[in-house]
Amino acid sequence: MITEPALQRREEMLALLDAWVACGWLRALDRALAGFFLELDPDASPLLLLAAALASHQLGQGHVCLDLAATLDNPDFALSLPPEGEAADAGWLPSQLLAGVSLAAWQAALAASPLVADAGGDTATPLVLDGERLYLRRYWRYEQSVASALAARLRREPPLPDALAARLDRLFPDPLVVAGERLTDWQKLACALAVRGNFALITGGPGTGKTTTVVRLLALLQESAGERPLRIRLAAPTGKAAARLTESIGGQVASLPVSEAVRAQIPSEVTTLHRLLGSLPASRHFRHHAGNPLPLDVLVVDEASMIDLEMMACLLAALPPHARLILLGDKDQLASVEAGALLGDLCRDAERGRYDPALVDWLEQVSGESVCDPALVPGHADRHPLAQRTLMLRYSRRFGSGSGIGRLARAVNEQDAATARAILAEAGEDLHLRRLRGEQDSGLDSLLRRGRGQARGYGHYLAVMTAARPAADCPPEDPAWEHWAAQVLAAFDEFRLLCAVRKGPWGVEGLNLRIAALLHRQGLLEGDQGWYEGRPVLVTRNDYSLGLMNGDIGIALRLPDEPGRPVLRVAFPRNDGSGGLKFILPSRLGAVETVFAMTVHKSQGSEFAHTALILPETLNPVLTKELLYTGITRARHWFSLVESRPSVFDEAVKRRVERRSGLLAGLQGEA
Ligand SMILES: Nc1ncnc2c1ncn2[C@@H]1O[C@H](COP(=O)(O)OP(=O)(O)OP(=O)(O)O)[C@@H](O)[C@H]1O
Repeated sequence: MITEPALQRREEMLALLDAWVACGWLRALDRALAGFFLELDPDASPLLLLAAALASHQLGQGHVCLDLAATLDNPDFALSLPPEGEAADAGWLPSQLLAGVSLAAWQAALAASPLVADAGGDTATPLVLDGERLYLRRYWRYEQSVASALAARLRREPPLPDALAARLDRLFPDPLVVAGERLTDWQKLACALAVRGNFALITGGPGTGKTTTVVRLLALLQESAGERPLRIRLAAPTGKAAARLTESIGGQVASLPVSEAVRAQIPSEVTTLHRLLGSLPASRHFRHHAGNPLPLDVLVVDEASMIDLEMMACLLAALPPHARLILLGDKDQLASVEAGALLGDLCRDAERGRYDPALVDWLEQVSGESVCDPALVPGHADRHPLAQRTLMLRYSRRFGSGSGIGRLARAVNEQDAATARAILAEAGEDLHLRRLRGEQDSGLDSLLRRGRGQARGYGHYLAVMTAARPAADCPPEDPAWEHWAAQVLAAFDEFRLLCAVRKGPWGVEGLNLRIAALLHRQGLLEGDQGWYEGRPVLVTRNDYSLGLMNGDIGIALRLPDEPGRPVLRVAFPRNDGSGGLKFILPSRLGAVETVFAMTVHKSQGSEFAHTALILPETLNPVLTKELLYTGITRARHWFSLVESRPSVFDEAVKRRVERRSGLLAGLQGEA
């Protein structure tokens, strides 16, 4: 029985939504949408207004739809409300509000509105109710188009290269032997699996050889291409990720055991997806689309966990049907900040394989490897078509069995809080646990400035800035200035503090103020307000006129201008594979924020020699094992966990992101 006034009267519901906006639980945009829908349908049920606002709010949380059943099961968690542990008084929490509402009642209230159609119904309604999932129509359309484009791609089987087994043996000459034990070489299997179709998904944790595998796969494809070389393009969702891949691919191509002619036809330049598709200023549309497809035969996209649903829909639409698409990524990382946890959805079966026995036979025959792992379960090509094109790499060369970071990441990923805690307690060279005694604990300041042992803190890049600065009379056009700026940027990437949240003393905003003030107080920075030399900034919105992308990081440095006077400019990597920099006047930068500390979300696609992750005092919905795993695996050599209250880490390990989408239901046989 519904007794809550907000569920009985529309005005009360809008007032409640207003209260949620006032305390930051909903975006004004979500509330405005409910108001707009009430104008369109003055008889709309309060439950529809609530669902519309929450569906919009879910987009902001990365979910493409509102899952009604999951929301009713655990409303506050499902909706990430209240955010970041804020317990402001906003009247009713969703859990209180929805306590007496059944799934059937909610579905009936939605279905009764002319604003809602079911999946096969009226194509003009702004909302789509697909079973238990409510979508804003645009996102439903994206999901449908991704599902049907992938299904079509999964059905295509290009001809196999001749002498495949011999080619594979040449590219993978050495059996994988670790500590005297012969292990399955999943890289070789991935290569074999990927040549079979026009779509392949290769997932694996850090250092499992995704790049190595794809470079050998490209060599194999190019070698067997015949007269006309394949047009291959490489892309990544962000400039930073593209720059990283450019770096690692270059070296790998050089050492390929193939002819010089084949090597020359494998690109090492990696572009961003936006640049590949051709962004159009102030528009969601791209220059390349179904009517103007991309001129390529093979597309590799790295860091695929960062691709959101809308981008994937655009990408698939612009890809010519004959082209091969190969996605690489780590399925266990946090999904894109935008709506759509695509890679996680698509890799649902990656761990278990679900390979058809006929595929297993073929793979074993062609590769000489045995497809075996305790996690594997058999599958069926018709029921699990996506699984037949998905492969998980299972052996990390970066984080071997002795690596504390690797063991911690694995325990977190397996949601084994007790083991994770034991690994942290052992600590060791690469792992460090720092428990804070209150907000002002000076141990934190010391970690942030000096780091620990060989692991750097922020003092390092500032020391490089001072020590490596060219002489004051060095002419402005001298390359020494750019070289210096590149050194400072590289030194800055030696250390990063990652936060789970934005607000509060352990959030990005508070910590950035604290760190700037600390470094200023200690004489390492000339200021801590506005623009000052050494200020690191993060671009928060794409700026095509400046060639800057959301996520780019620069540092303000004093450089000489034409008459030789020092002027503050912000040095950014060009992120175009050239290794060059660009220098921009601070006054031209609109959407930037200081970035000593950054959120784990924003750190995706980056790695730092020393990474410190600081957790807040209270648990909140963003704290999940995916967030911890992503934070830990940003560390190349050293990882420090900073705890303000111990139980938060353990609780977060036990929670996982619940992905809300119907993508798999849309892929034939994958429901
Ligand atoms: N089959 C192999 N033989 C020898 N070395 C390898 C092999 N596979 C990977 N490596 C080495 O292991 C390291 C990690 O490999 P790679 O960069 O391909 O992994 P990745 O999964 O792409 O890593 P990341 O997650 O950092 O992007 C590299 O130094 C690479 O040279």
